[in-house]
Amino acid sequence: MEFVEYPDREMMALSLARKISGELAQHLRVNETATLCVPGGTTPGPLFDTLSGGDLDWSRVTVFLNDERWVDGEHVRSNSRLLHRHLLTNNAAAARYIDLYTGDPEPEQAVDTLAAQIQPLLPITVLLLGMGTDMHTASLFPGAPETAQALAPHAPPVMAVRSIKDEPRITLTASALQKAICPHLMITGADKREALERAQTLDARDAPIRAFLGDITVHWAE
Ligand SMILES: O=C1O[C@H](COP(=O)(O)O)[C@@H](O)[C@H](O)[C@H]1O
Repeated sequence: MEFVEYPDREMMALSLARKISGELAQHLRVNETATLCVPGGTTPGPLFDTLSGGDLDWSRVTVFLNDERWVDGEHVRSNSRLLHRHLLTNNAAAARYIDLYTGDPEPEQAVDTLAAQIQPLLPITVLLLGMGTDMHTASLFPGAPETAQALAPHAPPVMAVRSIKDEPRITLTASALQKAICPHLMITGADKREALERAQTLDARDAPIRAFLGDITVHWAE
């Protein structure tokens, strides 16, 4: 794990956007297409604003989320809503987007369709993960029964999650996320830095981010 500390959040967003854009462009120099898998939540908005102006052939990039809350795309908690407003605009509007929210009444009904779309796109070219202060990443939550299944080496690439207190979710599993070519984790604040340190002392079922802390670059700003 490489840990990069930035003077402030703005510098982190600018620098990480440049890094991700460069990695995608480099991949497109020798491959026809590339994939970019990103988190939702509250942290990555400023990064997405910068990344969306990245000078690369976005028409050859497929974008999808690490995970999604099972709510309509206009709902304030929709991760897709964040992407449409901050990433899939400007130059990046040309990207192909796979929406993890299919509109099915329950996420379980969408698992097979989404797995069939995601599986051929693996390994992910550039993976950006987020993390909550509870050490969850994607929708892999500490102690949730689905987390143990989602961390298993032969888990399907996509799983439904409903044992948490808010709305049901859909998430990519460790088998899909761990093989990414260029993996990054972006976190902000002292509380998340402490949580990341704590995660390194715990089992991945209790600190799911731990499953991804091998070959990854962690980007942090206060
Ligand atoms: O619920 C989620 O939370 C995490 C972390 O979000 P943040 O608001 O603390 O940045 C996010 O990575 C994940 O995609 C999202 O569904």
